[in-house]
Amino acid sequence: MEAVWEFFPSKKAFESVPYVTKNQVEKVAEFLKTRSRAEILTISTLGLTGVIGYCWLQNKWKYWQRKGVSGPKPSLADLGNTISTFNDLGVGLFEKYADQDVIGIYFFFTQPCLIVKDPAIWKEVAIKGFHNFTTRGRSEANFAFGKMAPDFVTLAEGQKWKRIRNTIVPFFSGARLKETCLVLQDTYEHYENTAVPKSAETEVDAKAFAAGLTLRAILGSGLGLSAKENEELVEEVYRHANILSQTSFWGFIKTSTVPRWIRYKLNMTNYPSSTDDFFREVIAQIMEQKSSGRTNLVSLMANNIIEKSQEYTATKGLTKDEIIAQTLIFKLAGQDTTATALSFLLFALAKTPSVQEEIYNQVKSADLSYEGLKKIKFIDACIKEAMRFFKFIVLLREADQDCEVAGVKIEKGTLVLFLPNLVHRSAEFYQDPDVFNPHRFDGNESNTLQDDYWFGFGIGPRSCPAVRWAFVSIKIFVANILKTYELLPGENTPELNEVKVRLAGPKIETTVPMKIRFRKRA
Ligand code: HEM
Repeated sequence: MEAVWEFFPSKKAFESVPYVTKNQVEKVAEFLKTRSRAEILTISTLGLTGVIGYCWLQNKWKYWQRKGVSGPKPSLADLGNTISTFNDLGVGLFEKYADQDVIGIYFFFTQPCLIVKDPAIWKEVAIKGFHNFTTRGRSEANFAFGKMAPDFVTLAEGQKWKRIRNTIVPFFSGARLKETCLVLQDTYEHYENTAVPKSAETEVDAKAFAAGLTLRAILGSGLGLSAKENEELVEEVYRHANILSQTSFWGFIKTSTVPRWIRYKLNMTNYPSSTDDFFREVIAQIMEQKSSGRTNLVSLMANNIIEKSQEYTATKGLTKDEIIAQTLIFKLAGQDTTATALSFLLFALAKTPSVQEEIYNQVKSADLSYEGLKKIKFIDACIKEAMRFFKFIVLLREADQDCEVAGVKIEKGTLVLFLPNLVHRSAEFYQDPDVFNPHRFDGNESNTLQDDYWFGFGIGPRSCPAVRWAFVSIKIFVANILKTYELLPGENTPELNEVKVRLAGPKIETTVPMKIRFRKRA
């Protein structure tokens, strides 16, 4: 029994630890009595490490308190404040800290993150202050995807980021989009045949419908794969592409806690290696074909291949690994976002017949080519309004050096977060913010990256490079659907204001399904 107390200053001191009862002390003593010296040493070391870790964590979690910035209490279960903040995209925080300009939270356990509310401050950070905030963050969470993550344009930095971005941006230019429209039109026609129910009574989940359509659109315009021509391959790509977004929470935690160099050395990914192999092979085959066939992002990139040794010196072009990475980014950054925006719009249209009729009147005898669609500005306004009304955008930057944001001095490595939903649904910036009214964007329909109070695609040098592709594809799909069908709500379709968004891993989900029906026009 005495050996037990060698490791504590005194039995009395142990008993005086708050919440420890005498009975518990006796139990611990009894347990330790039966252990060897080596075992007791191990247990004590673990205990001591736990205490030091606890003190370290508590000190880290005092960062905002030391700066006089209030915020919610972090916890291990919440990964700091990560899960609770992203679950409702800050809605709860905005209510609780309504009278504050900034809120201090901890991202991915301990990384300090300052939430700013003022859109003007966000502009300062993302545009004028770009030299201080060149990335969206360098936390391990960003790199959990696998060893190709540093090649993603979304995560690349400095000269390498500029080169990748400069190389892919022309793909989203007007000239390219003209050709892309043909691919998108084909994609829609094929999808309509298989996915639109024959009966007007059948209810369809708007998100599932939009997800299938946008995935095929991305495969068509990104990889040049057409379901019409090669259904089997497209189905296989479709299956693997879905696997990419099915990261489990624990899989993600596991990968982000193993040191990065070990993961990358062993080529550990948070999706199956068979999917990794599959994409490498398919993309390599498409690269071989280069410019033959339909215009697509992979062949455009394949015409600009550079050697690995030029990675940090070239101003244009991509290495083979970077091409594979950008192809996956097209799916990862583009599919769920486009599907979400499209599904919100389809749902909103099913609930607002007057807006639907207005679009129908403009598309019923219109030319739906790239040029023709350009003239139908009302659909742009509807897309903007759907993206304003339903909140799902998160904008993040990491400080490259010590600086000041909203009067708060922050250190290098601190994150700054802006949740546009606060502005998008605020009466301060939008009249009747809870009403779905696309006409509020009349005359300002095409202003997507420089609007003062609309942030659907971000702003500044890191804003979405594919905004025009997203608009054109949603426009083509909506125009085609409404030309042929009337959209109707289902029996239990919720009201517009009842639909809330939550982030489920990399996927955007709604709290209630948005059921819609398609009735063929006479
Ligand atoms: C409606 C559909 C889409 C929405 C709402 C959307 C939204 C966004 C947002 C909010 C950002 C962050 C901007 C910022 O941090 O300031 C972003 C970045 C990005 N998006 Fe999109 N996006 C969409 C479609 C696409 C598509 C189809 C692609 C295909 C390539 C894409 C590729 C990217 C990339 C690569 C970035 C990072 C750019 C960089 O870091 O330089 N997005 N997007």
